[in-house]
Amino acid sequence: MDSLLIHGGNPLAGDVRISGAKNAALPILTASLLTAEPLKLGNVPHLKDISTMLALLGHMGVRVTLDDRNQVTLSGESIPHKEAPYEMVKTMRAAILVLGPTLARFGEARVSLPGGCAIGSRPVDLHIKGLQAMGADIAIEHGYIHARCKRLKGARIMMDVVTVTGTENLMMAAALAEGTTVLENAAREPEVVDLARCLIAMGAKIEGAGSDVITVHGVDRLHGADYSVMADRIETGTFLVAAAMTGGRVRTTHTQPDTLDAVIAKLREAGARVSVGDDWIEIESDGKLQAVDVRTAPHPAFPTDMQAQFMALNTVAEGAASVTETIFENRFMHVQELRRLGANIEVSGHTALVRGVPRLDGATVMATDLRASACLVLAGLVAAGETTIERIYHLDRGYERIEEKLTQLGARIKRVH
Ligand SMILES: CC(=O)N[C@H]1[C@@H](OP(=O)(O)OP(=O)(O)OC[C@H]2O[C@@H](n3ccc(=O)[nH]c3=O)[C@H](O)[C@@H]2O)O[C@H](CO)[C@@H](O)[C@@H]1O
Ligand SMILES: C=C(OP(=O)(O)O)C(=O)O
Repeated sequence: MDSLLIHGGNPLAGDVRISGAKNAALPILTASLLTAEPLKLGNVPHLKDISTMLALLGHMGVRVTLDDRNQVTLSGESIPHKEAPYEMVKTMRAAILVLGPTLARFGEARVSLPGGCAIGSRPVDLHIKGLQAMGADIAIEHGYIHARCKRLKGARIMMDVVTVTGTENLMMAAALAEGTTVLENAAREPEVVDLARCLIAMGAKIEGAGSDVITVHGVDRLHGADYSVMADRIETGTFLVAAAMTGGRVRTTHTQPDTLDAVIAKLREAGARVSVGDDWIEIESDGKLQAVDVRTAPHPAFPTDMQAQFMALNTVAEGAASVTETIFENRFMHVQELRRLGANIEVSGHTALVRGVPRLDGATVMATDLRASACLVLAGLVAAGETTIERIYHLDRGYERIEEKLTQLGARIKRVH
């Protein structure tokens, strides 16, 4: 198993090119199941989750080709296996996203129930209830969701919790349903908007994506399209925090600043200077930061996928701050690892009180999930001496060539096999 070895203390400086967004690319890849025509996608990041999704789509029957311009073409002319097996779902929960499109186009789909994971129990009841409201007959058998229908029918669906992949699954299903579907309390995340844009390019009739009411007028068929995936706002935010903590000056390029308002506001509150252009964000810091309170909530509020990184920032900032996680019940797995580096953190329920310490000291720590891994990398970049991060396969699910990008910015980091 690979580990990362980091020698802390170098300020980061330079430009870093941000990759396509994992959480936009994953649903957009599954949109290929909605049409018999080729879907051509650009800016798809090279990540473990993306190869798992391509393997799943390939297993179902989608033909996947990669051209010399790094464009992925998916052709879902025939889909002989309308099933997402447990072996694939267990390594990547986003596999649930094949349910809506497969059912809507073929009238049948079988998807393994995702289990609990490190950050919480993560049920999919709202995906199931929404499809049932559209007329699907759903049985849970032998750990699988088995869904059948004649043709899905438009419905008014009120989701009592804001769910990102739930909104995406139902939006894709509704695109091929008969009649109009209204999704209320829909997720407003930029990745939902990106998926809607791709579906619209494929001929779907969708209004309101980006607001909490999405209206989908179903069509009989969708066609192929050429689409470029949005930039990864969480990767962008992670590099901005890295620059702020190490006292550097970094410009993230090929990114979308308007998707990062809450994160930029918190970085400014912490004392970093942030300037923004059309597709870049530059940050400059002397490394002397103020601790900032953070409370996660659905977009446009502060994203849960940046919580661990700001926890790392607070560990070395001046003063004390609270970090409250409201989305996932168990997303503080990084706390005990940060403590191993000398952080002062007390957890009470969903809130962690972080008191800044003058310095962290390198140690061996273990990555437990994707963003917890990113937070340990950030801590390692400022810790005195050497930090070894074990089980970094979590990091490879969501960060493209992270050690290469950090090395280019001046970090001392290497992967050990
Ligand atoms: C691939 C992808 O895009 N992953 C993102 C997506 O995950 P994902 O879409 O899985 O997360 P959700 O938005 O669904 O989860 C939000 C909350 O809703 C609850 N819930 C969800 C579905 C459901 O049927 N019932 C239910 O109760 C969850 O337990 C959680 O408490 O959004 C999360 C919240 O921004 C991010 O952290 C993940 O990075
Ligand atoms: C939790 C995340 O991803 P997933 O929903 O794919 O587990 C994430 O991207 O931080």
